[in-house]
Amino acid sequence: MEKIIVRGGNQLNGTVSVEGAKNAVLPVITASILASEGESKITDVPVLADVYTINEVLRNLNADVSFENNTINVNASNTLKTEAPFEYVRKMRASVLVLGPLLARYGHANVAMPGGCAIGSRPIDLHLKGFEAMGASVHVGNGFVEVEADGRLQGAKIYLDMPSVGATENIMMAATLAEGKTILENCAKEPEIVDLANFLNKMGAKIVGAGTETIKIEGVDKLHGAEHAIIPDRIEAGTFMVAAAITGGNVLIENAVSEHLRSVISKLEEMGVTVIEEGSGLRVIGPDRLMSTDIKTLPHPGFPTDMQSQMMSLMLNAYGTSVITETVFENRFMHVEEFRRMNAKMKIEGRSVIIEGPCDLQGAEVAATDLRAGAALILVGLSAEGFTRVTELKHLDRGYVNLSGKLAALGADIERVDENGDPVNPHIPETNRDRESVIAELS
Ligand SMILES: CC(=O)N[C@H]1[C@@H](OP(=O)(O)OP(=O)(O)OC[C@H]2O[C@@H](n3ccc(=O)[nH]c3=O)[C@H](O)[C@@H]2O)O[C@H](CO)[C@@H](O)[C@@H]1O
Ligand SMILES: C=C(OP(=O)(O)O)C(=O)O
Repeated sequence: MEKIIVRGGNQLNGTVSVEGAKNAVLPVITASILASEGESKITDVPVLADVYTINEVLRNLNADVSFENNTINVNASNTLKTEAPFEYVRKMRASVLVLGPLLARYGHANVAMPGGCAIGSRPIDLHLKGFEAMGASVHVGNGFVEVEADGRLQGAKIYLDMPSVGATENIMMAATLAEGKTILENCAKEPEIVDLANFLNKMGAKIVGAGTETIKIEGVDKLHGAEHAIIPDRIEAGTFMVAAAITGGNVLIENAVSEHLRSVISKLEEMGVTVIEEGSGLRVIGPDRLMSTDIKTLPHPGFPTDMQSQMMSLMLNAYGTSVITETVFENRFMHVEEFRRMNAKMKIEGRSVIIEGPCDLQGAEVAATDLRAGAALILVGLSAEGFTRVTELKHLDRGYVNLSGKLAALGADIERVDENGDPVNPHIPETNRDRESVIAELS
């Protein structure tokens, strides 16, 4: 099993480039199977374990998928199967995003229930309620959810009880091929929703309002393949912003979109960090002394839950008491125990964590409990005394391309090694390194 070894103390300086967004590319790939004719070309695709997984899901459904040079081509004009087995959904919850496209195109989908994960229970009831409102019947049993429509889905007025990202995406995709108009209210406003709507519109869909509370979708008879470049990953950008800040460094983060990062920038500035728009990115300069602050995670444009653990790393280094309140997922504090192994002083009270900083952080052997926790532990390692060894990198590889290599290029003392202690190539996720597609990509 591989691990990342970090020795804290180095200041980060230089330029780093952000990849395409994981949370945008996954729904865009699933949307491509709505096209009954033509091929889709998706560019700026990050080389992540989750991307390989979703590609496998599509191939298993009988779509033709190739992945080379950060570009995915999908041809879904074959007749597709309508079942996605547990082995994929278990690896990655976003596999449930094939439900909407398959239901819309074939009137049927049968997908393994995703179940919970390390950050919470994560039900899909809102996705299913939306499909039901469009005339589908839903059957849950034997670990699968089966949705079926008698003929075409019908446009409907749907109010989401909470602005779920996945439910907004699944229902929006289903509505593109429904008969009539769908009005989706209280929907998620994340930049990734806008990216998906832009791709769907290029495929021939008629969607307006993505990025606002109400999305209107006029159903069309069919969709075709389209070309689309994925937006930059705001969470990867935010992670590098914290890396610069935590080391008192000066880093230009290319492709970071300030509009997508308002809440993160605002909190960093409160902590004394300087953030400057420069060219097509953001320059982040860490202060001599970080100040404490409070954060509450919320749906976009509120503070993103996917940046919560990384900000916690920064707060451990800040002077004063900081409070983080997690309102999106009920159990996203698994990393706290690992931070404590590094001498972090913090306590959990209900849905909040109280941090007394600055802590005298010390390197230790720690395990990533989810993907952002993996990044956060590396960030703490950058500011701790001595060596930190981070294991369970399968989580990290779901969402970060070569994080250790990129940090090393900025001056961090960090390397990724195999079980013998030999350095490994971190450009490709560990679980995908021996795949034929990867070998082709490297040759
Ligand atoms: C692949 C992807 O894009 N993942 C992101 C997506 O996950 P995901 O789409 O799963 O997140 P949601 O926005 O759906 O979940 C937010 C909250 O709503 C609840 N909920 C959701 C659906 C539902 O039917 N019923 C229900 O109760 C969830 O349990 C959670 O408490 O948005 C999350 C919130 O920004 C991010 O952390 C994830 O990185
Ligand atoms: C929670 C995350 O992703 P997912 O929804 O794919 O588990 C994340 O990206 O931090």
